[in-house]
Order: sequence, then structure tokens, then C-alpha cells
Amino acid sequence: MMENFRKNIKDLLGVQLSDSQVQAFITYEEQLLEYNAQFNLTAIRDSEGIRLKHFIDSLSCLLALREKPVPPSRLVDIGTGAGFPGIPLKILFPAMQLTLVESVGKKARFCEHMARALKLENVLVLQSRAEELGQDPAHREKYDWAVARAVAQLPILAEYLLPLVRVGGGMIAQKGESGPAETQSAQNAIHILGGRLHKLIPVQISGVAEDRYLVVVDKVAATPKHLPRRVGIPSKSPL
Ligand SMILES: C[S@@+](CC[C@H](N)C(=O)[O-])C[C@H]1O[C@@H](n2cnc3c(N)ncnc32)[C@H](O)[C@@H]1O
Repeated sequence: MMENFRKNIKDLLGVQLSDSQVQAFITYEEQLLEYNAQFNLTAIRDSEGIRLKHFIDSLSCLLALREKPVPPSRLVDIGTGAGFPGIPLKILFPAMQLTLVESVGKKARFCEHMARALKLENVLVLQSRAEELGQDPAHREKYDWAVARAVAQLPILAEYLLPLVRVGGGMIAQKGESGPAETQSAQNAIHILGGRLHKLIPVQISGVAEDRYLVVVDKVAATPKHLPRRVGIPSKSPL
């Protein structure tokens, strides 16, 4: 089973996982199955779904990350839920400093548990909202990359992510079929926040029917001070 997983990743990303990386994914899968039964963390509850729709889908961010010559050194994952895409990316890049942000306590606690279980170093889990973090000097414009999957429509997501990214860094929004249309409708928000659309990367995962996209935005200018707005405002009245 896991050999299939390894091959899928090799085919999609050209990356050969080591035995210890494969073992980390096995542990992650076991813990997800166990915790999901009690805590209702994610809708996907079978092994194959976890591998394809959580692990491989998360790792597909590599298609955007490798556009910059250096491996990511500081990455923040907003609305990470049970750790996606942040924890799979951390398994791939063990040296990276990872910040996981999740507003719901039980999910944040699961991420802390996973970081310990996998002995991951330099992982900070914050039970917090993206809007608060974006105005916190310890986090504002401090990251090489800000990423998110399944959190909000792109104009809202841009307000969550871009304030956290340093000029020269980038954001990645993992999107489904609506990726191209959302990108169109987010042009204004991206511009106001100091971003510039870099690329829309189509992702095809063998065994997953849905079209997937990575919306990749470069941070080209500082974000104006008043952004992000207060908690709840970005989603109530998107830029
Ligand atoms: C649909 S889940 C996706 C979880 C994960 N990214 C994944 O793809 O499996 C969206 C998560 O984003 C969190 N979230 C939504 N808005 C947020 C915000 N403004 N700040 C922090 N977390 C947020 C929710 O609590 C929820 O757990």
C-alpha cells in the first residue's frame, strides 16, 4: 500500500521519500484515523482518502515552492485544521520553521499532539485567527510562504495570508475547480495587499477526479498598515 503512495509522490513531484518519511506518514494516518473516530477532525476518514486527498494533495504545494531557488525556511499554514498542508510539507522539509494557525481548539491540540508524536522540531501551533496574527509584529511580514487549503474564498484568503509574507516571499492557495474564477475575482484584493499573481498551477493527482489548482501570488510590496482588518471583517466584506 505504502509503496503505491511513494510511487504516486515520485510521479507527481519527482521526489523519493525516505523510509523515515514514509514511516512519519504511516504514524500520521494512524493518529488521524484514531482521533477522527472521537473528535470529528476531518470529513475524510479512510486510508486511501487520507493519502490522496490529504497527504498527496498537501505535498502538491511543492510544485509552487520549488519555483523559488531556496527551500522554504519559514512557512505559515492558516486554517490548518488537522495539519494540512503544513505537516506533510514539514515532513518533506524537516529544516523548515513551521507555524500552524487554527482557531478551533480541538484541531490546534491535535496538531500539537502530531508535532510531538512525529518528533518535529521548530513547529509552533497557535490557536488564533489569521486576522490577529497579521497585525502581530512577531508574525507580520515574517514568512517566506503563507499557505492555506479550503479556508475561504480567494479575496478573503489573500487578506489572511499576504500580510504575513515578507516582500519577496509568496502565498499559495490550494483550490478546486473554482480556482481560475476565484483568481479573477481576487485581482483587486491581491493588488491592494501588495501581491501580484505569479501563476495558476493545475494539479492532477492520480485517483482524484476533481481539478485542483495552486494559486501562487508573489509579495511585491508591503501590505498597508490597516490590513488585515479586524476579526470577521474580511469575510463579511471582502476587499
Ligand atoms: C475546511 S477546514 C480546512 C482545514 C485544512 N486546511 C484542510 O485542508 O484539511 C478550514 C479551517 O480553517 C479554520 N479557519 C477558518 N477561518 C480562520 C481564520 N480566520 N483564522 C484561523 N483559522 C481559520 C477553521 O477553523 C477550519 O478548521
